[in-house]
Amino acid sequence: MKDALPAPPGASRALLGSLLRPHRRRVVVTCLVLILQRGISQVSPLLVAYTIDRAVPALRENDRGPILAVCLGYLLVVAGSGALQYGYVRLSARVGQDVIFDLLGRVFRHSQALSVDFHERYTSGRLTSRATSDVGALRGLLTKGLEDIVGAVLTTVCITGLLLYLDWQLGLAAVAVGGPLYLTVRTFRRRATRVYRERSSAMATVTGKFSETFHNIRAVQTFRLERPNDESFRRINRHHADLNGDAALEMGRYVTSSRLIANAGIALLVMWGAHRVASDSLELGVFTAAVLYLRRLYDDPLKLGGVLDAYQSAVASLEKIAALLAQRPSVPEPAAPQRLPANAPGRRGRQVVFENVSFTYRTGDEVLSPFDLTLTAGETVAVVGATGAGKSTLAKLLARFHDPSHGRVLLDDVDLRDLATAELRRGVVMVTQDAFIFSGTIADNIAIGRPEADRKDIERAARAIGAHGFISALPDGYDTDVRTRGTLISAGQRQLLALARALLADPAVVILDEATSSLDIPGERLVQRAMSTVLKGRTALVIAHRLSTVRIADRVLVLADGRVVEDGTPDALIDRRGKFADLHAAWSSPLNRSALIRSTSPLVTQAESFSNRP
Ligand SMILES: Nc1ncnc2c1ncn2[C@@H]1O[C@H](COP(=O)(O)OP(=O)(O)OP(=O)(O)O)[C@@H](O)[C@H]1O
Repeated sequence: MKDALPAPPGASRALLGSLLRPHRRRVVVTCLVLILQRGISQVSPLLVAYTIDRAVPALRENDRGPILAVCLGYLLVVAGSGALQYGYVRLSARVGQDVIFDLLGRVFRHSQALSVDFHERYTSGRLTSRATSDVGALRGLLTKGLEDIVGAVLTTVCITGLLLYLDWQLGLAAVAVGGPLYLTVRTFRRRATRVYRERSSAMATVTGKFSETFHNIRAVQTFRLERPNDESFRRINRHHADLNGDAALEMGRYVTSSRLIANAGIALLVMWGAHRVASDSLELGVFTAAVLYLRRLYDDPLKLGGVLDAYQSAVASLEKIAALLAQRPSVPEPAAPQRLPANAPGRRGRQVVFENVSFTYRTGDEVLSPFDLTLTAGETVAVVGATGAGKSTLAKLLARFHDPSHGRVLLDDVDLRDLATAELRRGVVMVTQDAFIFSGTIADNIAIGRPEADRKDIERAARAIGAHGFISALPDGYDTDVRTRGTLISAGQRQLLALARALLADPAVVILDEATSSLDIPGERLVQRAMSTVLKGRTALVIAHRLSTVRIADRVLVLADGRVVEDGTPDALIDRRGKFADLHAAWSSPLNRSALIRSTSPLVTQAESFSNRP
């Protein structure tokens, strides 16, 4: 699976800049400490040269001064370089830590703010991969990689300068060997970028497969998907392993060729230097120091290859994170939000109008053809229709998870696009099939509906919904941590909690995507009663999957192929003998079912599943 998000040009550089900018002072200090540390640690070969060319001859003259100066100098170099190294590690760790903290926070906040439309395309596994392996690659670069890269550049500049100072001919020859070495590093970088980018995408696919499988482990085991899953994971894993192999091969080629160039260069320079020492045109000490410097000079670019591994991974990761952060919500916050008019006393619901609305998903055909629809304040409207008819899409437009492709959705005459998200979410609450339970206590889970609610409000909502009984029976009542009991809360109880949450939120409009999973009869009755409590007086759009739900609706809409084909009270629609009448007949009489199953009505599948419910 390719990471398809496009990144605007320069996005990763801009992201890195924005991450480092708040810490620029500390970044500058850290760089200065690194420069000093690298500078000081280059002094020791000079001390060796001084020892050979000055201190040893002085000792022969019984002059101990120069050798004592060398010892003192050496101690100072060791102590200074050690202290600076410690300072650098501390400083860079702090900056790295703060940058990663900032980046992770941004990824989380940004992803949360992106519209449902984005999350329907971009799986949670891919998001997890951004937050774990990609942020991890960046952490690796910030903690160790930058030191090696910046250090290598500093060392190269510093040593080349010193070699030119000690003996300009040797210095120039050293630079000449650096040319082919530089070309090797460049070639490696270019090829490695491609391999590392592919490897990073392959890793994201591995993470995605893990997340998808274990998120849906019940379905995997129910449908015995273990074997096909093993098979597809083996392919994904193989691809990732192959790319790892390619990356190692690139690295191997690089290390071999660069070492060959460096060592051949050193050998030539040593031979030439030795001839010059023999002919007295180069001092022995200077020659020794030059050889020591040459080793260091070529060692760092060689190490750089290893660091480039981390660097390439980090660049590929940064690109992906930048592309994610460059995504904009497809349902943007209005620039000048409008307020909803104050509700008349005693009126709980609000009028909803779909005005010439049509809708097409980014990639597909028209899912909802142009239609007008008005839900009067306080009305409960049940939506039925065959699978894929567009019921959930209609609900998502009302919750403003998507904006219509054409037309407007109005809440008490205010276009949903003009409502601030906070006001929209206060006014319109969607209770989904999954009845999500978040980590925290039962009370926390209900309070999500209105975070400022106190315990009394929470209990009142739970009692009204009929959830108080089962909650009180839990070991810690409302303070029971659902994470520890998570799966022990039944499907019906989860739905009751979700309804209590919605009741506490007290919205004007409720959208209910009724769970399709069957409950036992007492469970279903409890949920039905709870639903009636939540819907009472509010404007409600209910995607109905049960006969009992349609019975409590004031009006029924029948959707077929993205069109409202029937609209009226349940009784009026039964009299009309259309699709709803067929559906109702199938619900009511098991004998009619077999006749209906033979018919071609797309609603029959749904009727079939309804009539099978307890
Ligand atoms: N995010 C999406 N991107 C592209 N197409 C989508 C998306 N969501 C739904 N669709 C398509 O839109 C059509 C209507 O889907 P929708 O979920 O609204 O139907 P539904 O009536 O709610 O079905 P069900 O009863 O099965 O939930 C379907 O053809 C579906 O494939």
